[in-house]
Amino acid sequence: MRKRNERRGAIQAAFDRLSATAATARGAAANELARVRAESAKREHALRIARHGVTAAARDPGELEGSEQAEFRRALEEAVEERTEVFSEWTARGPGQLGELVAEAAPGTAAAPWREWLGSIGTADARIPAPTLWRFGTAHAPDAPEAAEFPAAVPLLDESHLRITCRSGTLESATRDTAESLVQNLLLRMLSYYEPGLIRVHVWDTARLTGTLPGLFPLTRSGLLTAHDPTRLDDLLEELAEHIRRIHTTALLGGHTSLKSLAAETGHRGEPWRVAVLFGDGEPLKEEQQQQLQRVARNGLACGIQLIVVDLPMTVNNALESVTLLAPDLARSSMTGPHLAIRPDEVPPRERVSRACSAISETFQSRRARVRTFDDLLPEQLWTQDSTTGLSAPVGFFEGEPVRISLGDTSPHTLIGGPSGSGKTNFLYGMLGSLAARYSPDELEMYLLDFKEGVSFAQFTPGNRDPSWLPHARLVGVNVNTDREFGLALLRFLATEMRRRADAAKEQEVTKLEELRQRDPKGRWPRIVSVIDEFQYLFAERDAVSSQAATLLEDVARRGRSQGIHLVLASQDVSGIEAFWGKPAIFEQFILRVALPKARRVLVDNNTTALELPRWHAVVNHESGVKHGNEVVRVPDATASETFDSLQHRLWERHLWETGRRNALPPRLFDGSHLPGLIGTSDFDELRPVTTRRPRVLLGQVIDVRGTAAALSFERSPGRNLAVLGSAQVDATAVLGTSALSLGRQFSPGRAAFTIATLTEDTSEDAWAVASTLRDAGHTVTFIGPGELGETLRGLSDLVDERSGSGGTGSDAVPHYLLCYAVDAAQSILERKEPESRVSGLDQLRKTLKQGPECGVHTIGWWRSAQRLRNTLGMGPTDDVGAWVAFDVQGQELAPLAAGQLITWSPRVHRGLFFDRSVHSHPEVILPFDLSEAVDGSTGEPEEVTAEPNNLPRPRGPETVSSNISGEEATDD
Ligand SMILES: Nc1ncnc2c1ncn2[C@@H]1O[C@H](COP(=O)(O)OP(=O)(O)OP(=O)(O)O)[C@@H](O)[C@H]1O
Repeated sequence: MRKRNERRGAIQAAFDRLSATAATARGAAANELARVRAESAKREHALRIARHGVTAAARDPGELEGSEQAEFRRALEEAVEERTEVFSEWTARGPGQLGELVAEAAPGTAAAPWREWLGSIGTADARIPAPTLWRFGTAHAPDAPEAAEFPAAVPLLDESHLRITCRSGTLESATRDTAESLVQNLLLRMLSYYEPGLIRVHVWDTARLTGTLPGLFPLTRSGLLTAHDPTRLDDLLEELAEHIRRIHTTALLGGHTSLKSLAAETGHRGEPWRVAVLFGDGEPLKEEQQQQLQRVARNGLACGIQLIVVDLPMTVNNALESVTLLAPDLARSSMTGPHLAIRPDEVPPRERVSRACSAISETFQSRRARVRTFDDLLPEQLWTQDSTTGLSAPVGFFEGEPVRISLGDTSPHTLIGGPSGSGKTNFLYGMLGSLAARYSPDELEMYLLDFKEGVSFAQFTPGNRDPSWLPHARLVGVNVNTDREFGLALLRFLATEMRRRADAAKEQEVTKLEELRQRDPKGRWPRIVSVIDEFQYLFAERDAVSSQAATLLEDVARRGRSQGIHLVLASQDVSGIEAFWGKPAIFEQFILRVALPKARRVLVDNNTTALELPRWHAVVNHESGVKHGNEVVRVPDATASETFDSLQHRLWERHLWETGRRNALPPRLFDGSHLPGLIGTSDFDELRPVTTRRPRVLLGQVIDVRGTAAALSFERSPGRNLAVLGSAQVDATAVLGTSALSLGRQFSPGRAAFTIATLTEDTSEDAWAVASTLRDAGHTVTFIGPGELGETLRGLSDLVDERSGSGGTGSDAVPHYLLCYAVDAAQSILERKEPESRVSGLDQLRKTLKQGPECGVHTIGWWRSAQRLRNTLGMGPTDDVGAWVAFDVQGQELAPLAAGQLITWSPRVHRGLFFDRSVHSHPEVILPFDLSEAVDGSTGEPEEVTAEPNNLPRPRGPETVSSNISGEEATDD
C-alpha cells in the first residue's frame, strides 16, 4: 500500500511538473504570439506609412488607419528616425552643394533672379564658353526631413535640347501657360546674357499664328525672333537643316566637330545660336516631319541649333533633357529625377519683358547698322592662327557680324566672278589681308598673278614710294596678259610643289599635308594660296597654252586639295571659258564661289541672288553655288588708303623684325611690261670664273616662277653656235650682249678671247658697250667692222685648221668667241672670193661654224631673218647652228630650223623663242635682258686697233672703226 501511495505520489509529482512546464510553455507561446502580433502590426503600419509617405504620415497621422495604436506610433517613430538617418548626408550637404554647382555653371543672368538683370543688355560674346546650366525653377526634396531648397537648372545651347511636357496636355490648361512662361524665362536669360544678335529665336506653334510668347514680340522687329506659320513647319525644319549643312561646309571646315570646339580652339565662333521653340499639341508630327526633326535634333547642337519642344513627342538618344509639368507650380525634371519637386521660376511682368526685348532689339539694330571697315576684318593679334587643317578668315559682314571664307579639304578652291568695276580686286584685297593678318608667312604663302592690264597686285611688292611688301607673297605677276606662259609657269610650279609635298608625305607614310605636318612638326609646310585674276586670259586662244593650262589646272585643282594648295581664280566673265566649264573635273573642285553684283555663271543657274545684290556686296557660297549655300555679305573697302596698305606695313615690319632685315626676301615680281635686268638676275650674278669646258651662255629670261635665265652650254662639239634671228634689233643685241657678258664672267682674264664684229652702223654702239665691258673685265677683245670681216674670218679659219691639225682639236686652247652683229648685212662682202684661192668669206664662215666648236671656236651671230641665216648656211643641213633665238619671226619660218616640227608662234614685242636642238623638244619663250646696268655706259670712240694677242690678224678697213680691246698696252703688229 505504501508502495502504491509512493508510486501515485511520484506520478502526481511528475504530472505537476508536466503541468507546470506546460503552463510555462503556454505562457511563453502567448507572449511570443503577442510580440509577433505587435511586430506584425508595426510592420503593417510601416508599410502603410511608407506607402503614404513618411512626411505626409508624420504631418497628418490621423489620415492613416490605426494611427491611434501604439504600434503605429512606434512604426512612425522608426520611419521618421530612419528617414532622418538616410537623409542626414543630403540634409547636411545636398542642397548647399547643388546651389553652389548651379551658381558656378550658370553665371549672371543664367541663374540670377530676373529683377537683377531684366532690361540690361548682354555683354558676353560667343568666344567665351557658354554657361553649362540655365535655371528654370526651385527644387526641393518633398520627402526630406528639412525642406531645404536649391535651384533647378537645365543645360541648353551647345549642350542639350529640352522637351517640356504638360501632364494634362490640354491647350488651355494652366500648366500650358506655365510651360510658355518657363520657355520665355529661359529665352530671356539667354537673350540677356549674350550680346544682342548671338541668340536667334524661331517660334512655331501648331495652334497659333501669333500670340505665343507675346512678351518677346518686340524681337521680331529686328529679326531676332521669327514666328513661323503653323502650316509651314516643313519650311522651318528645312531652314534649320540648311543651316546645319552650311555650317558643316563653312565654319566647321578644317576638322572641327562643333562650333563649340571651334570657338574653344580658335577664339571665334562665327555663327549665332539658333533656338527653335516648337509648341505642339501632344500629337506626334507627320512621319516625314518627325524624321526631319530627329535629324535636326541629332546634328543641330554641334551647329548651334537648339530645340525646345513643348508637348511634342520627340525621341533622341542623347542630349535631351526634359521637364514635366504636373501642375502650374509643380514640375519634375530629368536633371533632378522623379523624387524632387520643382516650382517654376516667377514670371516677370509682361511690360517689363516687352521693354527688355525692345531694348535688345534696338541695340541689335544699331549694331547691325554700324559701318564695318577693313580694320574690322582684322584680328586683335597678328599671326596667331595655325593652318594645319585649313584657312579661315572673315571677308565681309552680314548684319554687322563677320562672315568667313574657308579653304581646306572640304572647299579647296575658289572661283570669284563679277563684271568689271564690281569690286573683285577689292574683294581679293580684303580676303588676302584678312588671311595674311591671321596666318604668319610660315603658315601661308601666296602666289599672285594678275592678267588684267594694270598693276593691281604690284602693291604687294616693294615700290619706289613704299618699300614694304606683303611678307606672304612669294611671287607677284603683273601685266602678264600677253604672257600666258607665265600662267602656265605658275601652274607648273604648283604642280611640282604638290608632288614635292606628296613625296614628303609618302616618306612619312601619310597622304595629306595635314598628316605630314603632324608627323613633321618642325618642317615648314605652309598652305599656298594662288590667285589668278582674270584667269580667262589663260584660255584666250585655242592653242597649246590653253590645253596645257587646262591639264595643269585640272591636276592642281584635283590633287592640290590634300597638299594644302588652294587656287583662287577670279574673272569678269567666267561664262565663256570653255576649257573650264567643259571640264567638270576642274570646276567641281571650285566649291567656294564668290559672286559680286551682276556676276553670271559663278553660282548655279537657278541661283540668281547675285543679280540683285546691291553695290559692295557679295554672295559667298561654300556649296558650289547652290542656293542654300548663299551668304550675302557687305564687303568693306580694302583698297582705299590706310586700309590694306597700313596692314601691309605692319606685317612687313613685323616680318623684318622676326627674320632680320637681311633674311627677309621680297616676293619675286614678274612685270610683263618691263624687261628683267641682267644685273640682279641670280643666274648671271652667280657666274664665276671656273675651269670648265662647258661654259653657259645666258640669253634671256625664261618665263618661270624663279626667273631662271635661258642658257645653252658651249661644249666643244659640233653645232655649238648660236643664231639670233629677226629684225628686232634691240632684242637681238640684248641677247648677243648677254651671251658675251655671261661668257666673260666665266673666264679669268686671258682665258678666253672675243672677236666682236659689228656689221651695221646701228649696232656699233651696243657692240662697243659690250666690248668695253669685257675689256674692263680684263679680257682680250678684238672689235672689227665690215672692212675687217674677210681677214678676221680668214684668221679664224686658219685658227680652226691649226687647232684641228694639232690632233687634239686644241683641247687646251683658249676658247674663242666670235660675236657678229647683223651677219647678213655683210653678205656681199662674205660672198667675195679671194682672187687667188677662190675661197670666199662665206666659205670661211661656214667652215668656222662647222668645225669651230670642236676646237673651242664658237660663233654667236645675228641674222635679221631666218631666210638670211639659211643664205649664210647654204643648201645643206642647218645643224651647224644648234641653237637659235628668234624675235618677230613667224612660227612657220622657224620650222626648218627645228627639225621640221610645227611651231605655232606669233611674234610679240620683246618676246623671243629659244630652241636648242640638243635639249629642247619644243622652243620656249624668253625675254631679253635689260643690259643698261650690265654694260659700260661709255660709248666713246673705239680706240685704235693696235695689237692682237691671239694670233688674229689685226682688223683694218677704211670704212669702219676697228679696235683690239685687249686692255693691254697696244703695240703695232
Ligand atoms: N567694298 C567696296 N567699298 C567701297 N569701294 C569699293 C568697294 N569695292 C570696290 N570699290 C571701289 O570700286 C572700284 C572698282 O573696284 P575693283 O577694282 O575692285 O573692281 P574690279 O571688279 O576688280 O574691276 P576691274 O575688273 O575693272 O578692275 C574701285 O575704285 C574700288 O575702290
